[in-house]
Amino acid sequence: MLAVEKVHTLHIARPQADQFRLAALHRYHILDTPACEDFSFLTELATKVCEVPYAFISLVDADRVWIKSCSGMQMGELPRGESYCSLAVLGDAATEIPDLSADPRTAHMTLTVGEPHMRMYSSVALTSSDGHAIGTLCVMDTKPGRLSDDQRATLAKLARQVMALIELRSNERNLEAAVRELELLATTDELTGLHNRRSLLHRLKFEVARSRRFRAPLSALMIDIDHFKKINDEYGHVVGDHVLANVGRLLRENVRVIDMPSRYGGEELCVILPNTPVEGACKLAETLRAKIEAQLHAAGARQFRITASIGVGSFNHMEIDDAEGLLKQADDALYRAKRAGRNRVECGSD
Ligand SMILES: Nc1nc2c(ncn2[C@@H]2O[C@H](COP(=O)(O)OP(=O)(O)OP(=O)(O)O)[C@@H](O)[C@H]2O)c(=O)[nH]1
Repeated sequence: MLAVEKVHTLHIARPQADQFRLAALHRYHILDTPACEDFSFLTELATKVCEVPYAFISLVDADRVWIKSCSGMQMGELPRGESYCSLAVLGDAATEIPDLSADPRTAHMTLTVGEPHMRMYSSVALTSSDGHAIGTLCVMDTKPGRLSDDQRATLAKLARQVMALIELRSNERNLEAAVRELELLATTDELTGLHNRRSLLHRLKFEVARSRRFRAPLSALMIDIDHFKKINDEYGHVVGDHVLANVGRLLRENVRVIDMPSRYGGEELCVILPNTPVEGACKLAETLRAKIEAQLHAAGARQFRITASIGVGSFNHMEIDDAEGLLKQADDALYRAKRAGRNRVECGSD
């Protein structure tokens, strides 16, 4: 039996379960997505199979009906109270209204009284995997009438295809998000939020090649917190971890977007500085050293400061070597800074 014969209310009642239906719809993240040929193909097919001028893929949101695809006219969305599909998602899986102007629920609606004066409406619900009607695949005509049994059965099959496509798009989106999340996890050091060593070495190779190609200088800072062992011994490892996280944040906030601050290992941090000559790198190193020295850390109620030693490695494009060469230069300079008394910057090769 068709839903129209069972519904007697004039107004569109919102069932109690509408919130669950809306939650199911929103989980697909399909509302307001761009037009797409795959969906247009299915509405075109629906008009041909049902021999009517109009077909729509309608998704019934809280206060509007958003049209994913339509054939026969251009339409973006309708107020929920002006859409036949709002009625359809409340009824049976299939809804048919043979004369919209004779049905008290639809006779007053804009598409019935105004252009194009719709008369026949037939739809199949788009049902989510958890059983909620999130919208419809519907066909309409300006002449009253009914679909044949065959047409109705084919429309139901097409509706299943529409739903399969919605599921596919949603799965693709979820997969892309999961890949992005995994990429972030694989390249980020959890404690400091900086790039990890693997990510640093990967980028460094690329930057070395780019410096060669574009004849640009390239620098790296190797930063090591002074007497970090003492901090761990005196305040405990948790405080030590907080110190590392604080310094990581300081680096992220004080370098350019194209620079790459990373955790090289343990309490040793590294910043790659593309297109930066030795003078600029030493200046930045001195700024960072001073900021690290000024930064306050907490161990319970106590506050304390730390210092760091920084080694600067730098190539201009004439002498560019390889990634290891740049890091070794920075590491050697760091060693000299430590030997010279710590809390200082040493630049370039000996
Ligand atoms: N809390 C904490 N400590 C770490 C971490 N990684 C390395 N360390 C500690 O950092 C300390 C490094 O000690 P050392 O290599 O002797 O260097 P240092 O004490 O900083 O002395 P200098 O570098 O010579 O100034 C060790 O005690 C490590 O256990 C970490 O992720 N968290």
